[in-house]
Amino acid sequence: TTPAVFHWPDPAIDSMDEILYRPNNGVGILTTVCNARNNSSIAAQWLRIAYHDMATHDSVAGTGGLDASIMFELDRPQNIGLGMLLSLDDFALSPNEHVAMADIIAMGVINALIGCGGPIVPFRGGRIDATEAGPETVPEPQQDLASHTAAFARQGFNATEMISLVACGHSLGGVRQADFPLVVTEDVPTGVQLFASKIGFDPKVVTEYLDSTTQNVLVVGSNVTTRSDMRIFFSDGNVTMQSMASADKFNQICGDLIERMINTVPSTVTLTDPIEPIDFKVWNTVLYPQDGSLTLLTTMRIINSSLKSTVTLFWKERTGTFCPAAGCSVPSFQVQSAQPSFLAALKGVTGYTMHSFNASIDLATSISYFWFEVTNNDGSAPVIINNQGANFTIDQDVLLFVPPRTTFTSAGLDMVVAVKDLSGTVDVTSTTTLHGNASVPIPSTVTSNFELDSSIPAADGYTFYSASISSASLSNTVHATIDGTAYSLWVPQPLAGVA
Ligand code: HEM
Repeated sequence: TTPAVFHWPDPAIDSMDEILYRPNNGVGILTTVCNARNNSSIAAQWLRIAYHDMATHDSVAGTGGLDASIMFELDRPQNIGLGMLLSLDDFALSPNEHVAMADIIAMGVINALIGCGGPIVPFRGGRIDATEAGPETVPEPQQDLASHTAAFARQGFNATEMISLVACGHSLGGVRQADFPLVVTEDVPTGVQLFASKIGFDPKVVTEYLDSTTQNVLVVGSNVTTRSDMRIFFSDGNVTMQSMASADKFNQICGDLIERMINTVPSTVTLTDPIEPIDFKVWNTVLYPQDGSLTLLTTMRIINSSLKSTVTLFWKERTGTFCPAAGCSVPSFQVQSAQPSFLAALKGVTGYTMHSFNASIDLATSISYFWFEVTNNDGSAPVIINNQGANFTIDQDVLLFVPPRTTFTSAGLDMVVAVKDLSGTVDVTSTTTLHGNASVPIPSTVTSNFELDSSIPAADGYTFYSASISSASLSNTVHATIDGTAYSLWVPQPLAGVA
């Protein structure tokens, strides 16, 4: 399959690339070494929450699936476990208006697998979060084989796939005695009876089952009623378990099934093509009036390029003539390198070079679009980066976000936008996505009203409006109706106060 194409501006793909492939971005960092937590692992907790979230899927009705409905289902006995709330807390800062919590749960699974040495599962985005709980359809260990087979069939997995998917899931983590005292009946020093003797995403859960050395309490626990793994693994006379005993087969079967698991979504959801690291990414772009001109800040991020390459920014006027025929241009003022995320590194990204620009644009003629020219300084011809031929188009210069006038406050952010003075009526609001907290881990949306900011005198043909935005903000879209025309502006959180 061909990867999704990034046509700037595309806040969804832009954000997904950030979360997956930039360093230190929440979901990526925590699992890179298969970290232990609560005597199990973060990876195990992230894989389990994803399965439980997906398990509401009804493949006939086309409802449920990976839709973050788990946020509303945590009080059910089937979802008992410390790892559930901790995982949602791990994920809290990563979603935004364009990337659902369900997408973050899917990314969590991908990072859990690679962190523990498992296969690389591709990520597709576009999941939509449920607004209420789904049905109570997570399988429980005391249920019989027929119920489990029916439950997996409903979720879209046949009897063979059920065996494999359970084995894949139970490669990580174990059963907590405090939460499942009827399953873990013997005292375990750590409080968790692990499914396999070795930490890591590998076929130990299978091989130890086959050679009868397994300590998996859902196979050999003294409570026969809750030996659900035993019943499932043995349901075809071990044919499927034997087929998964090698590391290669285990990774291949589990990679495929877990990919299907995270891509199990309501039939109303269409997932994107796989999101791969964006080759030439326009990053943190902002245009605002300042000291008699317009300032354009932007960065071109290039994968695996040498710091010796030079990048030039070009642009064209919006009205009238100011620039030479070839366009106005400015060289980058700064070139920095940045590390890839662990996942990006596994995909062959050795590093990013970030070429940053600060262009001063004539106020009267303004800007309609920009593009870049990359020269490798090795005799090869320069390469034009122009958004696949469409150019990087600035769709309007009437409503602009002004980072240097935006300040952090104790409450969050005093966000300032500039409105081109058309001497008509102006109405500015913003839709802000807020993160949840440790006890209510559910993102929410609030609307804020911007007021004319009398502390900032009108200048350069613009008047300034401000609003106080909560520190729990994940992202904002500013909406304005100016003289009857609607404008909107996506302001990703990292941009606040950059300049
Ligand atoms: C019949 C189906 C299943 C049953 C009855 C079952 C049951 C259980 C139980 C009782 C636990 C202990 C939870 C805890 O103490 O926190 C557990 C843990 C776990 N399950 Fe399953 N499970 C099933 C299928 C799956 C599937 C399909 C996956 C994923 C593909 C999965 C992934 C996990 C993981 C990763 C853990 C470890 C969690 C941790 O250590 O924090 N399970 N399962």
